[in-house]
Amino acid sequence: MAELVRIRKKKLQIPISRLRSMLKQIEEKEVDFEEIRKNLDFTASLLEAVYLDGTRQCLESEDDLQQLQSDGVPSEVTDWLASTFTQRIRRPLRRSDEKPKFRSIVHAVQAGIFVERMFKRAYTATMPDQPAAVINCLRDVDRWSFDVFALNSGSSDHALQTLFFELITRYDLNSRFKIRISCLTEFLSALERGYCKYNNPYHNLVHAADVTQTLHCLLLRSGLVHWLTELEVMASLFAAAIHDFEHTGTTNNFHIHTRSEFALIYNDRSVQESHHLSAAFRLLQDDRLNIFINLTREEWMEMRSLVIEMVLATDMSSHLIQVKAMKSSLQQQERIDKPKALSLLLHTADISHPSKPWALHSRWTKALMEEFFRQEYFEDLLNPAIIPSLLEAETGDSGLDSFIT
Ligand SMILES: Nc1nc2c(ncn2[C@@H]2O[C@@H]3COP(=O)(O)O[C@H]3[C@H]2O)c(=O)[nH]1
Ligand SMILES: [Zn+2]
Repeated sequence: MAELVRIRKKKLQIPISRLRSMLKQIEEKEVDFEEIRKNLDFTASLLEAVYLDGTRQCLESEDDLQQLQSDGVPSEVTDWLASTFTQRIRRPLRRSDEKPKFRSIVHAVQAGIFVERMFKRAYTATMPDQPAAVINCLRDVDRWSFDVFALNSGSSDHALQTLFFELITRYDLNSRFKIRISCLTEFLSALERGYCKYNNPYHNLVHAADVTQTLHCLLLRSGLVHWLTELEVMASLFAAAIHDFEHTGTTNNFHIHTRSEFALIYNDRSVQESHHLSAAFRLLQDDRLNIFINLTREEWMEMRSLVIEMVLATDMSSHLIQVKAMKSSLQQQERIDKPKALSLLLHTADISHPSKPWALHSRWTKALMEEFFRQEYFEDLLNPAIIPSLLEAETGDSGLDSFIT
């Protein structure tokens, strides 16, 4: 370890001394722009090499999740882990277009333009009648500690609409894709209605708003936003906003084992995720809700393909495959596949609450536990040994018919 630190220090000596010499030139007002350009280019390349080297060493030293020994772990837990985090390897959805190289440091230094544009539009100018509580919350929209629950209360249970509108206007995507405000508002209202369909304690519009804000935060704070086109930013925010649309509050396994309508439609494959996508894209079939109506055919195809890839990758059963693929890609210094990187980012945002401040994390955990307990109740109802006695005790139907179908 000490040897590694020594080698890394040595590698950094040259760029540090070049930076110092540039600083001296600037201080002494003897600026040779061409030399500074060359020095910056050289320094960025060296830092990038050290960064990639460091990333590779970190990854090599990490435990592989799949190597976890099951000693002492109850078999139900290992079974659950296996059924939740693994799946048969499927042929990945591939796009044959360019695979840009991951150069976040260089791009973060070079770009800057995007962020400037983002802040060009003041939020209050676009939506002057927002309550003070909302404006106050949105001040923290770039922070990891952003309080989405406070936004939801401040906006009278419209956290998703408020947040999506805010981000779209901040990134100026409404101008780029010529999205009419009335269309955006109609679409967002329909989206929120879909999230309220099953009254879920966890998979509701607040979760969708949370994941969208977290994804924005990851894109912005990592500098990845500079690596993306406007279409890719739009697709990412859209994918985050719709990623659990009309979630039934039950797991994919529940759908498969109860042979639900959705399981039949989607042949047991990523049942919920397929439905979220299908139902959200169905909204766009109505021109009044189609926020992408002004996209060219090519833009539409690219957007749709990216959103589909990202949302399907939120299926927890692809977790280990995704992590492994990204690790090996980083280790081999391959060019990173953009859709795969964005998919992993959305999946990261989707399971990010344990890394948030305690007050937020504990609220999410309680909500998720309540949802899991509800599912357990439905499972009991479906147990043939229990159903007759329940039917005797209750006069009406079990309520499951309307839930599952
Ligand atoms: N065990 C556990 N599962 C979680 C936690 N947070 C989220 N999840 C699950 O991870 C899933 C990610 O995708 P979804 O949002 O559809 O549903 C989420 C939950 O089922 C957590 O803190 N613990
Ligand atoms: Zn989710």
